[in-house]
Amino acid sequence: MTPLIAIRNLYFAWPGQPALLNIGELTLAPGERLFIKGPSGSGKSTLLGLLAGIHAAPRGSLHILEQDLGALSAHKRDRFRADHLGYIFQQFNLLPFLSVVENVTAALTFSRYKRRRLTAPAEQEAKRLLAALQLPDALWQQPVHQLSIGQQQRVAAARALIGRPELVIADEPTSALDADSRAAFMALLFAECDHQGSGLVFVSHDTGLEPLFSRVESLKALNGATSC
Ligand SMILES: Nc1ncnc2c1ncn2[C@@H]1O[C@H](COP(=O)(O)OP(=O)(O)OP(=O)(O)O)[C@@H](O)[C@H]1O
Repeated sequence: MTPLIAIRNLYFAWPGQPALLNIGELTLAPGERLFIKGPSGSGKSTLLGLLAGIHAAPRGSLHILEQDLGALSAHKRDRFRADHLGYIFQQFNLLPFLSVVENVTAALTFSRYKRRRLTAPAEQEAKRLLAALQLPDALWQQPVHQLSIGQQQRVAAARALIGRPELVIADEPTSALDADSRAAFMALLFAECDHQGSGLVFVSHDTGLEPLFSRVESLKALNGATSC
């Protein structure tokens, strides 16, 4: 089976800084969910940025769906990300004055591939996701800045999921939530990833979330375990 993610001997350092990532091997199967843990500053967000093609590694290989990201220009990596990934940012990065539905459908603007994968009109699919993530329909046309943090987080998840990306990346998306909201959000996110067949790479400091994942990797253990 074609792996969703295949990393081999991946090395990365920020300019003027010592090696940050040196990952011998990491693979993820389609639809699989992975929790990545590691102390602050260990490079978790940097690794997510490499997976998303936001930056490129000078050595080693990183394939997503058999595409070697190292072989793509920055522009082509942007296209690849728009087509195949959904990203839930820690601060959500929503467009504050657009409505909830417009924020979700905005993820389709730069991807004909995602638009083609829709099985319903874009707005209808956005509403299906928002309902699945239990965002009350009275909020769907509201500007997103009027929503609570927990509600904004659901909008950010719906935006990441629309168009059925093969990979969803989440960078500490639950850090602003209380324990009950966190558990509810995780259950909804998992259910929707399963429904769509999206794999999930989830980074968090919150070790309480670890038992929810069948696969947990410590960045510290991954780092330095270079394979031949
Ligand atoms: N754009 C950048 N330019 C230069 N250095 C950076 C940049 N982004 C991150 N770094 C450095 O890389 C190191 C790892 O940062 P990163 O954000 O990947 O860690 P992290 O494990 O996600 O941390 P945290 O859990 O605190 O979010 C830090 O020393 C940071 O200063």
